[in-house]
Amino acid sequence: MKSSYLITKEEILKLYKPIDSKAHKGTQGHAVIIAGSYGKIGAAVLASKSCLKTGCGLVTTFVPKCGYQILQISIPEVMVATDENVNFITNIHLPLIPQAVGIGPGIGKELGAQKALFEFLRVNKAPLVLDADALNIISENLSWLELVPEDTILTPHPKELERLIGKWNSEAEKFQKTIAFSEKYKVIVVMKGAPTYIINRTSVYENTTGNAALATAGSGDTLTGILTSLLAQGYEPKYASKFGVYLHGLTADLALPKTGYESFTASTIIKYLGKAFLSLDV
Ligand SMILES: NC(=O)C1=CN([C@@H]2O[C@H](COP(=O)(O)OP(=O)(O)OC[C@H]3O[C@@H](n4cnc5c(N)ncnc54)[C@H](O)[C@@H]3O)[C@@H](O)[C@H]2O)[C@@H](O)CC1
Ligand SMILES: Nc1ncnc2c1ncn2[C@@H]1O[C@H](COP(=O)(O)OP(=O)(O)O)[C@@H](O)[C@H]1O
Ligand SMILES: [Mg+2]
Repeated sequence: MKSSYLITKEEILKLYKPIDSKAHKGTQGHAVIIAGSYGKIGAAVLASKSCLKTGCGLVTTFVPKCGYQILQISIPEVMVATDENVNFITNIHLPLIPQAVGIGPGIGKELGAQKALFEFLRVNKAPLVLDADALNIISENLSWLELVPEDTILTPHPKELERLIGKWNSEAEKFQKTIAFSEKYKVIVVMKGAPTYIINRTSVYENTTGNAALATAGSGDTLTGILTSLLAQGYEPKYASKFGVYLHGLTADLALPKTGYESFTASTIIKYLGKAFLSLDV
């Protein structure tokens, strides 16, 4: 297997940009989260809340109509734009020009959602995170990746990765295929797992934070929010990907002594984001 670089606290401190005392919400980036469908609006809530709590100034979440009240009530700080369709997205129209977009958690694979994703990729120019069902849809339409901005961040778990690159027979082959994929489409692949690796063309980075408490529903949805927030704040994708996976894992390392593995949930990740930033002690 190819040797990897470790993503350590020392590395993260080199790229962390603490918030300026003159900052205001207009300088902290406006992120857009496109997520959710009937029964999976929770994915949109988790991604949006983690996005906001990673420091971006404004978050707008685009959901099908059924998500409107859920989002407005559960996160009053987040603005909400809705699709004309009730249960899943069909036509993404944003009332703003975002600094970054995270798309995919819980959107499903309905034909309407597929068309909406294609049209969105055709017009979008903002730095992008692709996760979950966006990846599942793209797996069946790989040429759509030619539409995405260079260095778009893809965050597949192992099953989603298999859908994207096909089956592998060994760990070495998995890395080889992912490197070839990253080079071909000029994207950054966050290979989620234990541990998570980041593949940026031929470079491989191994995260040093995180534990099995993260093996819980919605854990990846929060990572999408964290990464989108960092992109919106102006972190380059190569730095946002490292910082995001590091922070995400760190929440679990900090929380574990208090929660144990079993009671840790995706909401605990969000709860511990503040402590994760503070533990960087800059
Ligand atoms: N509260 C919510 O609304 C939630 C919505 N979710 C959304 O639900 C949709 C379906 O997501 P799923 O990921 O469950 O479905 P998938 O069908 O993509 O993945 C589940 C499959 O992947 C395998 N898998 C996952 N992680 C693995 C690992 N680390 N090693 C080996 N195999 C692994 C599982 O065993 C299972 O076979 C997504 O859009 C997702 O964002 C989920 O995030 C759960 C929470
Ligand atoms: N045993 C584990 N050790 C470390 N991290 C884990 C472990 N299990 C899961 N994770 C992390 O949790 C997240 C799960 O993401 P994902 O499968 O997309 O969840 P969901 O779709 O439910 O939100 C990934 O970031 C993954 O690296
Ligand atoms: Mg997921």
